Amino acid sequence: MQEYLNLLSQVLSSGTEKDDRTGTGTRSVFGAQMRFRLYNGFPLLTTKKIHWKSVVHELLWFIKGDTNIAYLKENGVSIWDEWADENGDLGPIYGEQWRSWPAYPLDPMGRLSIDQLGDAIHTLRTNPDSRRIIINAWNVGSLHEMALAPCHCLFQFNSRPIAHYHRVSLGAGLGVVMPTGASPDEEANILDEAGIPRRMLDLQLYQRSADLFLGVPFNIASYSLLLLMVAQVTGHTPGEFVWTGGDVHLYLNHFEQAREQIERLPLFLPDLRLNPKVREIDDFKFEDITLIGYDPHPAIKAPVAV
Ligand SMILES: Nc1nc(=O)c2c([nH]1)NC[C@@H]1CN(c3ccc(C(=O)N[C@@H](CCC(=O)O)C(=O)O)cc3)CN21
Ligand SMILES: O=c1ccn([C@H]2C[C@H](O)[C@@H](COP(=O)(O)O)O2)c(=O)[nH]1
Repeated sequence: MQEYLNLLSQVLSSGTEKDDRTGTGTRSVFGAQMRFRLYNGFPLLTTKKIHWKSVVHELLWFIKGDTNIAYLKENGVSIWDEWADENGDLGPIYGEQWRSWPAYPLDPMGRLSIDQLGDAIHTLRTNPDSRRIIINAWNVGSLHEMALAPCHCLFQFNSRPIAHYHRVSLGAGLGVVMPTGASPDEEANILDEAGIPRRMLDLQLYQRSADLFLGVPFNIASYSLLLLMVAQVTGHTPGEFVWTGGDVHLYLNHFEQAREQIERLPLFLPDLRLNPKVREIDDFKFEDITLIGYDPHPAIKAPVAV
């Protein structure tokens, strides 16, 4: 996670000060990228403690297509409270766009809405070389109904073959058959005769606006977890998560916290285990996701800009 600390330093030392919607003020750079190889450990920040339960429940909530904070509250997650209306609604944010993007007037297949995540998984199983495996939350016609315009607004999956010798070592090392929800025909495309994945899965996110101290550590963990989950249900080995940021900023009232963090030494990354029995993205439950060996530096408090 040294890359994250480098980006914190870069924004502090060479960012431009600018005003923002919240009235807090930021120092910001435009355009940045970080890459995380998921086979080197799960990229959950170790230089401050991240509230992991919030990351997992928020992602499961997106996957459910839910946009009301009731589920989050039942599970002790408060990160969306400030933006919800009196009924707990946030408007058609991430969950709704991922799972039921409205298809008007009528889609050629007769659908009223499009399950982008379901379609992405189907394409990864049936046509993994596709360069069109994109999930977009930036629904221009619906932005005005959303409590907050999507920050992590578009992501793309990339599936690539694994070199033969690499596959052999994976097979020797793991000796497992990747579970997938695919049909036997589809499975033959995905797994070799020994049941070893033929391919590796990458995910790149475009985040148009990035609260580097509070939001980004959550966003990295959340999309890395999503990549592992989709890899499992499509029979891929997890590859790289690529984070790309637009306006990457530190709020003026996060400088002290950022400096404190930069002085800390990164520790060993934790491991993440998914219950291998889960074969469909909708079947993951909180208990199926286990973080192992997370032993970070203490949390650092910071006010959230609303
Ligand atoms: N300014 C801003 N930054 C964000 O990161 C952000 C928004 N607004 N609005 C919508 C969502 C909500 N997200 C949030 C909101 C709050 C925290 C936060 O306060 N985190 C604390 C405590 C987390 C907890 O206890 O669950 C932290 O120390 O990480 C993190 C992400 C990410 N998003
Ligand atoms: O997942 C998220 C959600 C939000 N943010 C941050 C980025 C900005 O600081 C604010 C959004 O304000 P805008 O004026 O709409 O850009 O929330 C994040 O980093 N990650």
